[in-house]
Amino acid sequence: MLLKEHSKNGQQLLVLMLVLLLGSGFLATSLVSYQASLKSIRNSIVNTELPLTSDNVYSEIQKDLVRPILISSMMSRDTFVRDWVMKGEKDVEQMTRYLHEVQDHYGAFTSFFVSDRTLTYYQSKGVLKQVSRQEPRDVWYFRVRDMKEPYEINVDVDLANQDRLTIFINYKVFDYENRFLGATGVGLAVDAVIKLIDDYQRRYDRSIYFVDTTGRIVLTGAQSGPMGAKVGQSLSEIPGLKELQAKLKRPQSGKFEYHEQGRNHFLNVRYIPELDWYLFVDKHEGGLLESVRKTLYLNLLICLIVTVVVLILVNRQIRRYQTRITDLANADSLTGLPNRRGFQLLAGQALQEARRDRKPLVALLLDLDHFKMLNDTYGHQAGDLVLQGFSQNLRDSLRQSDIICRWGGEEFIILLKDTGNANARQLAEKIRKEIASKRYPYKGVNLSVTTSIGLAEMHPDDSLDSLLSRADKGLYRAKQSGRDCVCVEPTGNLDAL
Ligand SMILES: Nc1nc2c(ncn2[C@@H]2O[C@H](COP(=O)(O)OP(=O)(O)OP(=O)(O)O)[C@@H](O)[C@H]2O)c(=O)[nH]1
Repeated sequence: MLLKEHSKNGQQLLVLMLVLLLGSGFLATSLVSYQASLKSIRNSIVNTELPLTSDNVYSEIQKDLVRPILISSMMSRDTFVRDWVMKGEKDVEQMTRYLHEVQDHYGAFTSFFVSDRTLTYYQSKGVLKQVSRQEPRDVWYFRVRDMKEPYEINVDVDLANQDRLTIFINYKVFDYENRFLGATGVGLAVDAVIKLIDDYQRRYDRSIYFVDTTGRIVLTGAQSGPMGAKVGQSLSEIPGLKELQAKLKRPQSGKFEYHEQGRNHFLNVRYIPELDWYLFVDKHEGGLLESVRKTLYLNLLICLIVTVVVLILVNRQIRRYQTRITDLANADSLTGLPNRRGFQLLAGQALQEARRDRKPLVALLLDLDHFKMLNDTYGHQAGDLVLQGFSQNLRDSLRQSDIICRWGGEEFIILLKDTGNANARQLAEKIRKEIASKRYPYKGVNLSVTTSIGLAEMHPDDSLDSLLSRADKGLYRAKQSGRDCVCVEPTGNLDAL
């Protein structure tokens, strides 16, 4: 019992160790590959995807700006414009026609000329207004007039076109003696850039927006900017970006990371000198990591299934071996019958059942007669052969439920379940006679053997030892009575042959 408990503990320990080994191994490899995937996705976002988007948007903007800059440059050098101003801006119709031609021919959104002498703002439909230093919307003109550079790119709302956000190319115009005459140029709607931003946002699930040097959002896609932010909002009002803005103080180019509602965002910021703006390309890792996480869960599920299957197989195999070992430990190797150990287990149970069910149980103790002589005459091998044959004869004579055991040497025990004294006696006699009539051929000689049998019926207060001890007394008397006979113990009216 102790041995069984011990081996059960050992089995549990082995299974536990296997679970730990397999589980930790699988877990470690799954987590390592999960981390590696995360790292490679993050690397690809930060080092490839976002910079690439930023490059594309930037080159698109540059492409869109080159043509209007060229047109504005030509307008500033146009002799008609300069001559017309120098001649006193007499025929407004002429300037209007000129501006209309430029706008129409080059497909510009708007075209303009502001005269420095009269401060008149001309555009393709005629005179728009007089520019004034006091008017905040006209600040641009006075800035252009004072700047050193020949032109500037200014993003502003266009008064002449329902205040649409427009990129203006403001070129300075000089006379032939290099005296300042005014500013001219074309305006370009930023619709094209917005369309591009929308396209990128839709296709690559990333947010693209422009921020000025003070951290104010100046241009977003058609819908809205990051986390629903609108043009005009400062970064310091937007969740997540607020903390980044506080850390950096002012926008600056580079790669950044920030968190917003538990989501990790990657940010690529690039300064666009032509606009004096920063281009923000922003992507959160949510959707991307979802698939990696799903793969991790699938991996872990597969690992769990493999671990469970391995454990079931190992457990089954261990049990099979255990049963085999127990069988071997409880069986006699020569005859295959239960040995003393095996008998103790089976007999204990049989006695308990008989007592519980109030059924009779009889023990027979059998001993081969003059077996030493047989061994001495024909050899040990002949003795073994007789023992095997005798065991088989016993098996053949008994029911499946009866218990047969090789008690040791040439001594055997039989427990007859649910059998009374009289029937047991008859059966013992039958066995005795059959054995005596059996022949066991060995090397041309027909060996034979007789058996003495002691018989005892179980009493209600019997232990296995006391029952066997009475059977042993019966056997002793059988031997004393000349062998090859059955003796019942205690002696009763059935005992006498
Ligand atoms: N061949 C063989 N002989 C065995 C085995 N086990 C015990 N023996 C022999 O069985 C013999 C038993 O001899 P004894 O106990 O003197 O009894 P016996 O010769 O049968 O005489 P009685 O029992 O008095 O009739 C011994 O010689 C043992 O060596 C076995 O597995 N194989």
